[in-house]
Amino acid sequence: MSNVCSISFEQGCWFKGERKIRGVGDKLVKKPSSSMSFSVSASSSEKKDIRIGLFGASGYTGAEIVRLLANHPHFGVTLMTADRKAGQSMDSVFPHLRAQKLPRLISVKDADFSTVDAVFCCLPHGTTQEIIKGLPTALKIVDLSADFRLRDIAEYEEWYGQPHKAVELQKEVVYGLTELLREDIRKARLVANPGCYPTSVQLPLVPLLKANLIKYENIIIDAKSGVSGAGRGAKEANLYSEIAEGISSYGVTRHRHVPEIEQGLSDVIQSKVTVSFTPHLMPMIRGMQSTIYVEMAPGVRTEDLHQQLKSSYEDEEFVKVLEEGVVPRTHNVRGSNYCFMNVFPDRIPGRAIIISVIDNLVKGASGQALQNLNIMLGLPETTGLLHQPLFP
Ligand SMILES: NC(=O)C1=CN([C@@H]2O[C@H](COP(=O)(O)OP(=O)(O)OC[C@H]3O[C@@H](n4cnc5c(N)ncnc54)[C@H](OP(=O)(O)O)[C@@H]3O)[C@@H](O)[C@H]2O)C=CC1
Ligand SMILES: CC(=O)N[C@@H](CCC(=O)OP(=O)(O)O)C(=O)O
Repeated sequence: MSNVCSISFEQGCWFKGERKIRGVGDKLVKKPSSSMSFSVSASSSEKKDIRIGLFGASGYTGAEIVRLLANHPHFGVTLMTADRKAGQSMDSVFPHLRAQKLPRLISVKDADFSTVDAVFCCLPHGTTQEIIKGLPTALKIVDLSADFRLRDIAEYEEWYGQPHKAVELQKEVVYGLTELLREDIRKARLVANPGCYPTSVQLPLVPLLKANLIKYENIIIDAKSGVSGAGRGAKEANLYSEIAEGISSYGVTRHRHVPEIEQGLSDVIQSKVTVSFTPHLMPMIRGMQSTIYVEMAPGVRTEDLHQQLKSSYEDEEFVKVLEEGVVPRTHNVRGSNYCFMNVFPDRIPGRAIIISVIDNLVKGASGQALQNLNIMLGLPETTGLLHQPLFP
């Protein structure tokens, strides 16, 4: 990329020539600064000033990052890898992206990391630790896989059934649940992007646990996902005839997102939280809903939970607590980085029902990953993410 200017990272801001992109302050900066006057092109990576490497570009989350970056004024994809599809052009793998000028898909082993400034890693879990271990330490990395999400190495090995291959690296990893860990993400080099289910569950539960409004015992999570959550690789269980016209529970009592959810909730109360979690595969392409049943602390009403969520997220662009009584629907966040949530009184006194919806591929994966890299590079975190949900 001869026409990409060299850039350096200093005090949380990127510099290009005389121009400086300011980082977000402590509060969310909702709109990119009008002083940004870099050239923007939806169809070309070449005019953008920060070079992005995309590992696993031929998968669903990789393609979703490419789609989002079409509207990003600074991030241009200059390196893309694939496994079976290495050697192919991106528009042959994903014709919907053909308006963008993109590099050819290459194998990870042929990637020249000196040509990129930051990396999104969209590889299957289990393949990622070794690859990230081999990357130059100057690179900012957001890993979408589950390989670095669990701090406890033994827990990772137990739930993922394989040895952890980058134990040293694990110590510096920051968990990328943006709205709740923004300040840590700002300083991070390597961010473990959360799983889709854990994102939809932790966003509502963490502020309520922190405020002692709900009990940490007996939390029940009934969750549903669109089939794109399973990736693009062919699997018998994901055939149309296996998915359409029915609902399937899976991972009952032992889904690998259980330890991730429990890690996040236990951190809040500094004591072990255990949850009942059952995911379901739905006959839809995108979207995720978590319906969460909780016991409230003595004397607490659902109005208190609603008020707490409202005040926790009032300054956030991407988390919307709906008006009382309004039911969040996956339709209303489709294709966007939004999480919609609400809380309802259960008929059983003392209990509440929380509903949280996201698009598994956006807030549950690629959108949150972009939000995190924006923060890591000192950009307004909404950059490239402010498009509205797609409805119907
Ligand atoms: N889909 C979702 O909603 C979410 C996914 N995630 C996580 O993000 C990651 C990517 O998911 P997704 O995009 O759905 O997955 P896909 O299966 O759609 O894509 C996987 C990508 O990795 C490449 N790949 C596969 N095996 C290897 C290997 N051994 N070495 C190098 N590259 C390899 C594939 O290449 P090729 O196509 O050429 O075979 C493809 O580009 C996963 O870890 C997933 O768990 C996280 C949150 C949500
Ligand atoms: C429908 C479906 O299969 N969903 C995936 C979760 C997708 C996700 O969040 O992924 P990672 O934790 O793998 O990154 C699953 O249940 O394994």
